[in-house]
Amino acid sequence: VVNGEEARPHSWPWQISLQYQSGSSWRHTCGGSIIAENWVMTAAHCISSGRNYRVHVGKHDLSTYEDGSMTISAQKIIEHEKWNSIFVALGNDIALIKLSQPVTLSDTVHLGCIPPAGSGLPNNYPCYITGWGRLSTGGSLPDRLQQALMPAVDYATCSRSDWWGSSVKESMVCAGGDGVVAGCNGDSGGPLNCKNTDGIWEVHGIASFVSGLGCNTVRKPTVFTRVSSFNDWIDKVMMNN
Ligand SMILES: CC(C)C[C@H](NC(=O)C(F)(F)F)C(=O)N[C@@H](C)C(=O)Nc1ccc(C(F)(F)F)cc1
Repeated sequence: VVNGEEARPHSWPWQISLQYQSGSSWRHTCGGSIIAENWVMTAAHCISSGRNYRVHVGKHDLSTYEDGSMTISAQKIIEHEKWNSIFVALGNDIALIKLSQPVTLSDTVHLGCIPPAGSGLPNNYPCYITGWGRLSTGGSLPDRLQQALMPAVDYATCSRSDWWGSSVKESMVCAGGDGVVAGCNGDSGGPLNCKNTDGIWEVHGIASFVSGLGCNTVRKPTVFTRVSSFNDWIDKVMMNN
């Protein structure tokens, strides 16, 4: 997250770190959200075939052991069948990871809420991006979870030619774009968190892409997979696997 701040520890208890085995150690590659005791939602572009993945839950500082955190291996990973890694602009950048064992819910490990199908966000609706992604374009990765207020940008604005144009679809959610705050590499797969009118936090987005010119490029908001476009797919996958 570029120009964010350190989150209060465990204040986003559905946020996970997706890690892959690199030699004898594990590396953070993406964020994700716990949506059921044995399911994590992330971005399809986070998944590379031939890699071994595990999920780290209940974490704040990735560099130390933290009581109550758990690492759980991925039992199976289902990418959206229409995801095409060559054309991220087509969307469907969503994957579900079935865990080899259920998480133990606690005050640092919670489920994130999926918004109602088709629910949209008005322009400028306040949301937060969270993640352990780069602190600047090409910059370093933080040890501790970052957050940033990133107002939603409606489709009418985000699809303007001087914004994302036709690269953004209605199955995506844009947020930010002020040239200051942004998601960045390593935040991929993580949540866009927005509090609904009942005061409940919902995961409205899955971090998908930012501008190749730089994470915090003005009029190039961070683009998220719009979770409320995939309620049926999510239900189907969890029922059938
Ligand atoms: C590998 C990417 C799919 C994911 C990577 N995503 C991220 O860094 C994150 F964290 F914002 F989600 C990214 O945006 N990287 C930059 C360097 C990128 O490739 N951006 C990008 C790719 C395609 C388009 C499009 F849609 F126009 F084709 C736009 C931007």
